[in-house]
Amino acid sequence: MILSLLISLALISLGAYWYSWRRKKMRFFEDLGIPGPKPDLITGNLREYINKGFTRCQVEWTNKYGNCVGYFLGIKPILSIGDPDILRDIQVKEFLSFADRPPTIPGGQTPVGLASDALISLKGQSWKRVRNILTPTFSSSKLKQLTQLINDAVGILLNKIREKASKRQRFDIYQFYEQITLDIIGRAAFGIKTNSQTDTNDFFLINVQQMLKSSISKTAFIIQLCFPELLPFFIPFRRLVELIRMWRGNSPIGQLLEACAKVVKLRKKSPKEQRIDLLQLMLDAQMSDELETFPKSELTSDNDSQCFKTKLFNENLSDMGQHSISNSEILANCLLFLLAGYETTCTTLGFTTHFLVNHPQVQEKLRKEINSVLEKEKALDYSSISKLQYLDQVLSEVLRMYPPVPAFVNRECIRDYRYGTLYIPKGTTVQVPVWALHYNPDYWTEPETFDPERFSPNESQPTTSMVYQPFGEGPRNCIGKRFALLEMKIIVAQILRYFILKPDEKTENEKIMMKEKLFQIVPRFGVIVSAESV
Ligand code: HEM
Repeated sequence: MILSLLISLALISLGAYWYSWRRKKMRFFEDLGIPGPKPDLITGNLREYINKGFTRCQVEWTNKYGNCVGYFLGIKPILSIGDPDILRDIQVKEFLSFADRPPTIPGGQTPVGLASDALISLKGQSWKRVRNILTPTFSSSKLKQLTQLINDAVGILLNKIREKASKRQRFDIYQFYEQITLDIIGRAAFGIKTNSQTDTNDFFLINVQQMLKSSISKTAFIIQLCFPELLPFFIPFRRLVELIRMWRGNSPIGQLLEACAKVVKLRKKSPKEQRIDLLQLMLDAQMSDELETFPKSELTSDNDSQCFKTKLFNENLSDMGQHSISNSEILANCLLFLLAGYETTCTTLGFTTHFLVNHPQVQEKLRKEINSVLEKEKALDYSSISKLQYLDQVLSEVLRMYPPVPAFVNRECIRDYRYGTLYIPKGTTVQVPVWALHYNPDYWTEPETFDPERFSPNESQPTTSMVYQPFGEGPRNCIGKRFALLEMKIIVAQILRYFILKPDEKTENEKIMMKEKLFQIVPRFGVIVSAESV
């Protein structure tokens, strides 16, 4: 009797403690005077976030609460900032206070050591060192060398479309894009001659698909967000499962890493048999200290990064110490390039095609531009592609309307920060509401309308680049941006050079059905089209 009374008392006190601790956590934004939707004690605002979708929440919450909104994913507070001036401060000028990215999935993105070595999750000095080593691999001169690799893969894609055109068959071009982007990034990042486009049993294709499928489930994600207390149990469990799968030889990550490690070994053994791909560029960087000869001005890409460039490099280049990249960092970043560069690129190509079939006049104008450039240049290489101004406008507009990762531009505040009356304590996750920015009528005329002309050099652009962030902004922006744009431009230009793409009933409307995944978007039902030879 006494024992059960004692147990009940203990449980009640534990419950009361948990309740007051939880309430305190949920008052985080209230205490800071930051408005936002009312969180519930267990899920925060996660239910609305999932039910409505993060793109709708971004827009609705910004409209309702203003440019600074505090909301909770489970117990995790997220501060969404849509004010371009504050964003410039956070992402560029005061970058050193926001240099890190919070883990996308609580407890890390990928198990077994990868998370700690991949650029996306590296922090502080380690991030700077690896970013500085990897950045030159995406310089103009290096990208030029990758053009042939991309064009080789495009040849196969054109043959597949030609076959469909000759049989007058409708087809899901999104599937073709999935295969070609996988082939390109596989060859470019892993140095493996993949056959994803022609062989559905291709080793690479199967392992990548399995890896993407076996990434964390939505339920596990929700539980971890709502009850981070369980993370100490979750993380070792996830790692153990992955280790067992690796040991038994049925871990897709393990298989891919093993294949990549073999290529690294081979290339080191016979340096004369070098190929031109991202892996080789990383190996070269490992061999020679390229950093010292690389112009500092090229290390960050955007104009707004100017202040940062001077500050960061003056402050930190000297204390970086080690410039080299380790073998495990090379492997981790090969895998990361694959994950970061595959779905983003094929999604953008899918949405681009959707707009092209629904706007035949845009498609025709593009074709004319491509043909006129080809009359002078003969081939679609790095130099001719850079002359396709209208193609650049079309892709920019697609990326405005459908930025593939609109919930991924996040920063962790690593030292207390103030901007006017706004105070952000150390440890807070700050999110750029990319979707809300891209559809904000204060910055874009008729934001719901597809209009590539808004990116024409003659048009007045929004006064700041901070309101356009498909690739993020500042020094921690997307490192693969130029590679992705080059790849997508070559693919679109080559297709339109030879084919007229037409819509199917399913594709024939302005609004494409889109599916939201953890933090990215994809076309829900693919992109069904038919093709006619020009
Ligand atoms: C259309 C294609 C792509 C889009 C829309 C895209 C978008 C993004 C975005 C929004 C970020 C976060 C930026 C920020 O926080 O400011 C990012 C980061 C990153 N992306 Fe991309 N990406 C694309 C293609 C690629 C490709 C092809 C690669 C590699 C070959 C790549 C590699 C990376 C890496 C490594 C990071 C992390 C950078 C860091 O933390 O320093 N991405 N990307």
